[in-house]
Amino acid sequence: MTTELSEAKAAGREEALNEVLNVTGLEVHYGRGRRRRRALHGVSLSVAPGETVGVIGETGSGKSTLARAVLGLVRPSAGSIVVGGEDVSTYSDRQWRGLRRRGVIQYVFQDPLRSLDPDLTIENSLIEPLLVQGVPRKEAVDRARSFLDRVRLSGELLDRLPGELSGGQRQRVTVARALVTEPQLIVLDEPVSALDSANRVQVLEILKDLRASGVALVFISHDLGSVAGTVDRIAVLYQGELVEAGAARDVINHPQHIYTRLLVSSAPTLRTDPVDRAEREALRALLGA
Ligand SMILES: Nc1ncnc2c1ncn2[C@@H]1O[C@H](COP(=O)(O)OP(=O)(O)OP(=O)(O)O)[C@@H](O)[C@H]1O
Repeated sequence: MTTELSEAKAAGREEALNEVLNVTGLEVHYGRGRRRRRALHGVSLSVAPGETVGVIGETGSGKSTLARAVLGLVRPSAGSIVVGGEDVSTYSDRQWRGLRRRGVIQYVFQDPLRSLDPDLTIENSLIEPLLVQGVPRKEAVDRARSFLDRVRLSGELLDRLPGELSGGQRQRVTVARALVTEPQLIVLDEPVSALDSANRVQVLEILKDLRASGVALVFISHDLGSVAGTVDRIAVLYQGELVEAGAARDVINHPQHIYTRLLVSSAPTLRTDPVDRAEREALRALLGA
């Protein structure tokens, strides 16, 4: 390798280590032998500290696979993943558990009942990740209260079980739980899709507030409209490949890929001009969809 090339590689690596998340050339396959199917191909994505990135794509485009790979829940077949400056590409299950325990990266899934233990009170759910880290109980409870406040919930809910909260309250608890360890990055996979519109607006407002707190967010959604006002950058996944990425304003106002143009034209709240059905049909025809 020439000195120049190795210097360039070293500089790229240095940059990757300063990012909260750096995914390069990610490939993920499911199944074996004849059943082996590719879910992600050559996906590269980086997230800077405090940045909010929306990953948009239709059903089956590979959004959850990307989230699972970044959280160590599915193993890539090629490519690299750097989380909080650590190259985790070849981490064992044990190393991943250690990383998660340290709370560097947290997650919020679509269904809060999947993330919260139904038998633990909200207080115990919120303090559990802190107790694991050795934080004294009294301090953990104080922190739990303050994070509940951050998601605009009353401390009175601490004694309740998840089943005794509304869906919107439960999702806000999972956001508070993701925040208590003060992670560098939170991956949110369709965090508002299961909520009614009033709760959706509230959770989106809370996510917007988080931008000011310095935590980086990867906000995964099939709905460009709900992500658009909340993120700095947008990345578009189509059939397992990242087809477009850029500043949210640029992607919405000047979409380059046909699929992105279709997404924008299908989100009437983002359009300043009247939505043209014929245009959408022409774009679908171009995509072969
Ligand atoms: N455990 C699995 N085994 C085999 N194939 C899978 C598995 N999980 C996902 N897939 C396939 O991988 C592809 C990407 O799926 P993925 O769940 O990442 O998509 P998605 O964009 O999150 O979709 P949705 O919005 O419906 O959740 C799909 O073709 C899906 O059928």
